[in-house]
Amino acid sequence: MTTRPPLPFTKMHGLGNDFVVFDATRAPLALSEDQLRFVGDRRFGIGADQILVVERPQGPDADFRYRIFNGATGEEVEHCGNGARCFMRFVREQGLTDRDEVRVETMNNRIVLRMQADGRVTVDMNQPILELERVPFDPSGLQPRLENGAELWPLANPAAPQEQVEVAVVSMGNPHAVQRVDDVDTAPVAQVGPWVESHPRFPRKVNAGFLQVVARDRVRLRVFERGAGETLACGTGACAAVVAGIRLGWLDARVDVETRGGELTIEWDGPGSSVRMTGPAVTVFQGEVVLPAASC
Ligand SMILES: N[C@@H](CCC[C@H](N)C(=O)O)C(=O)O
Repeated sequence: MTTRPPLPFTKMHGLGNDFVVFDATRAPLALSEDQLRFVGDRRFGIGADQILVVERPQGPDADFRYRIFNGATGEEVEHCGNGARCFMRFVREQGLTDRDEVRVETMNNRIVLRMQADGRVTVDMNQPILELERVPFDPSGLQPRLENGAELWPLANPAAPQEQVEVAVVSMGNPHAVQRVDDVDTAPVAQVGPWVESHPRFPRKVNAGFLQVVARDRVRLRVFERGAGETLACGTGACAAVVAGIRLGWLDARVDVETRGGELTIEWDGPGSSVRMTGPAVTVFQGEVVLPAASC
């Protein structure tokens, strides 16, 4: 029988959106989807909404590369806002850098992270992507309703077409569909989230956001995440919701976002500018895990 060596990991969270983080800067780490799902499993594994793998960069203009996998499915995804802040705390606590500003390659972009004096992390999340084919979203045959010149798209539940919602469509590198609700506490997140997530008009699925506007500078948000279900907070979801709310004329350029796990600040000066996200990142514990053998 072969014994596999234990693998060190760090458990972290950003507003209760939790992560297992592996350091692959010293030795390469290739985990199978089964192994990633095991790590993400809250009963049979460690438990995490997402798994983050920190690597050396591939190109010259970055300090690191980081990869993100949804814990429930093991699928690799493009972006994770809360994960980015945890990544910043991780590389500093592990002694991988002492810089206050770090440039990071993600699957489809490059982001810049800054450690603030108060311990929070600000992430330059790049410009939102609003071209529908790049989200990707298929609007063929649909008639959007315009508010403040921005589109709200009707979306019907394929299994019960009389059930309809209206969504703003935004990509932060990963896809988001944001709907406005009167009260996030009573919003049908568990019922509507799953069919929006898998709606055929989103060929790569979508994160489903439920946005309550409290004031022009304050919102409440819940997100049913693609490949994870509802999480206590979603950083890219917060960015997408604020971008949507600004475009639709509901919000100002700086907005505090209340999630079930805590608060984030999102800033966006409009088309052509980057979205900035500021919030906490927490290390919970460190440990070692023996992974099940990768199936061939
Ligand atoms: N929790 C994240 C988003 C993680 C990825 C998402 N589930 C997806 O599939 O796009 C965040 O804080 O942004």
